[in-house]
Amino acid sequence: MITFENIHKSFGSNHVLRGVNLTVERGESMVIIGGSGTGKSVLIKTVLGLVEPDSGRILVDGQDVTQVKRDAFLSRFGMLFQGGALFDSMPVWQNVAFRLQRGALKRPLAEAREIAIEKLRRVGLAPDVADRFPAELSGGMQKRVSLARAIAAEPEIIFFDEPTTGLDPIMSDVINELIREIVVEMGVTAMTITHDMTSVHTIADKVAMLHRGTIQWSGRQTDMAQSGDPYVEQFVNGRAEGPIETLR
Ligand SMILES: Nc1ncnc2c1ncn2[C@@H]1O[C@H](COP(=O)(O)OP(=O)(O)OP(=O)(O)O)[C@@H](O)[C@H]1O
Repeated sequence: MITFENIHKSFGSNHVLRGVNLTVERGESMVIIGGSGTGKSVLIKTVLGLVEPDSGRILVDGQDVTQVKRDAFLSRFGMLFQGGALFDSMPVWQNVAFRLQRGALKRPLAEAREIAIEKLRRVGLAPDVADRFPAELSGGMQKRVSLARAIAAEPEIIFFDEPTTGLDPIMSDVINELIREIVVEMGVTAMTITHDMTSVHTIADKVAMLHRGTIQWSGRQTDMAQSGDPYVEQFVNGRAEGPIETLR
């Protein structure tokens, strides 16, 4: 379980998070929606210790994230970064097995490669992809590789940061379905950031909308259409008119 307790974060005069309170239950898939620049990525980074909140607490299974042993703590997480973030100089299998080749999760080389090939298969990629380089693959294949990397070390918690950005609608759907299958199959706790409403519908058990630095609305995905919240309605329907200010 991940609990955010009254998280505040400013960058200079930019007060991004203004008292975020949110709980993500164990085994639950939580999707965070909200306009560009509302602090969705910053929120996820606070859990991993990549951004330090100015005030408030984050608990993972009741443990304050500032009090943990970093290496062991981080080994519990998988992460699919925005844009994939694969290392171009490494063959695909080494990208997938990146965390199995160093630190707390280090495995013998042959075993790391075997796990990488198994995870590539899980995301629908044939073993021959293992020895190719990321630049030789299509955007959809690169996303699959990033997904294989996120699950390679059998994490308990996975963060997906805009998993469908840059993909066509059909490939987006394939990736969304794959994420949902994997989340259910592995029983992981998942937090996903997205602008893509089809991702919300496929991936989310629960949805939280971040607006002006706080959680504007949160609830079951199935209740979102009847939220009665004008901000959620505007976002869901993609309307320019409504309470959310847009730059035109
Ligand atoms: N390290 C940093 N230093 C200064 N400002 C930052 C830093 N990280 C984030 N910000 C600012 O915090 C705000 C929120 O950024 P964040 O990336 O979390 O937005 P987001 O909601 O994920 O947006 P998007 O959907 O566009 O990715 C932005 O105004 C951004 O410029």
